[in-house]
Amino acid sequence: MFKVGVFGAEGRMGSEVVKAVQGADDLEFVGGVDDDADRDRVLGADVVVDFTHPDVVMDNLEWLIGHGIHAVVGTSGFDEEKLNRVRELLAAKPGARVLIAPNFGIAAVLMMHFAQKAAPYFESTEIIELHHPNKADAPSGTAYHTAELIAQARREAGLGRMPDATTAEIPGARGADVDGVRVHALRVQGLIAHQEVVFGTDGETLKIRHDSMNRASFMPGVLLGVRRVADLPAPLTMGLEPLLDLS
Ligand SMILES: NC(=O)C1=CN([C@@H]2O[C@H](COP(=O)(O)OP(=O)(O)OC[C@H]3O[C@@H](n4cnc5c(N)ncnc54)[C@H](OP(=O)(O)O)[C@@H]3O)[C@@H](O)[C@H]2O)C=CC1
Ligand SMILES: O=C(O)C1=N[C@H](C(=O)O)C[C@H](O)C1
Repeated sequence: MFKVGVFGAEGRMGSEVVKAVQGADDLEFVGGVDDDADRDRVLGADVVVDFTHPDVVMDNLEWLIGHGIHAVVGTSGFDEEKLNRVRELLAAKPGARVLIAPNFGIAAVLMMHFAQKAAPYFESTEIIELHHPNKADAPSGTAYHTAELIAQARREAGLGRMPDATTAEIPGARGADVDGVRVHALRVQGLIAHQEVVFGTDGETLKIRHDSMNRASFMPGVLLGVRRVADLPAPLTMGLEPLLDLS
């Protein structure tokens, strides 16, 4: 029986995680935290799931790693600098494991995987991410990660810059530049989490679209992470891909 705690337990995602853990026969819910003053509630947990805020997640991770508690992290906002800090913290605590996944939706992971595979075949690729207006950050962690995967695939294929003759624009009109890939962020009431990757070359386009219809859809991926994190070979694992049989 794995003992599981939740950081951000009363939030949109954290409350779903609490329900999912409580509903799983092989997991025991040990406590939820929504304020760093209450972290002791999860002492004794094997794994803590963090869905909090980009501004607090690093502090949470420092505390968890320091206490030797494995972490499954869905909170967004990880760039290379933050990941390097997590690596440093883990190096000082052998045996601790951290899994950070920009998106726990299995279909979203497939969308990113297919986008990476398609990228070398197209001159142009842009990303449109669409979310609810209460989201704290832009662009989404999923869009940021997808852009990095596409940029890497383009570099490996020897592709250069994408064609773009824009010389005059209202700032922001062409979206954010993430590693050479344009990312456009929409915040629209009624939406949950959606992303479209648009590819184009002469005479052909391809669109890969993913839609999260509810937050329960993330739970199979979260529970997979909770069950597997302790046995992961590396101290830090990025993305759910290594836990799935993708090639
Ligand atoms: N990887 C994935 O698949 C997904 C990732 N996300 C990401 O998860 C994060 C949370 O999203 P969402 O659930 O919508 O956000 P919410 O704002 O609904 O929830 C965040 C929760 O964290 C709490 N919190 C704030 N500070 C701390 C702290 N120091 N320690 C513990 N809890 C704290 C908040 O409490 P209070 O309100 O009192 O401040 C709140 O209950 C975002 O970064 C989002 O992008 C979202 C969906 C899927
Ligand atoms: O805040 C959200 O809602 C989501 N955040 C994650 C992200 O930033 O990519 C995952 C999903 O898009 C939902």
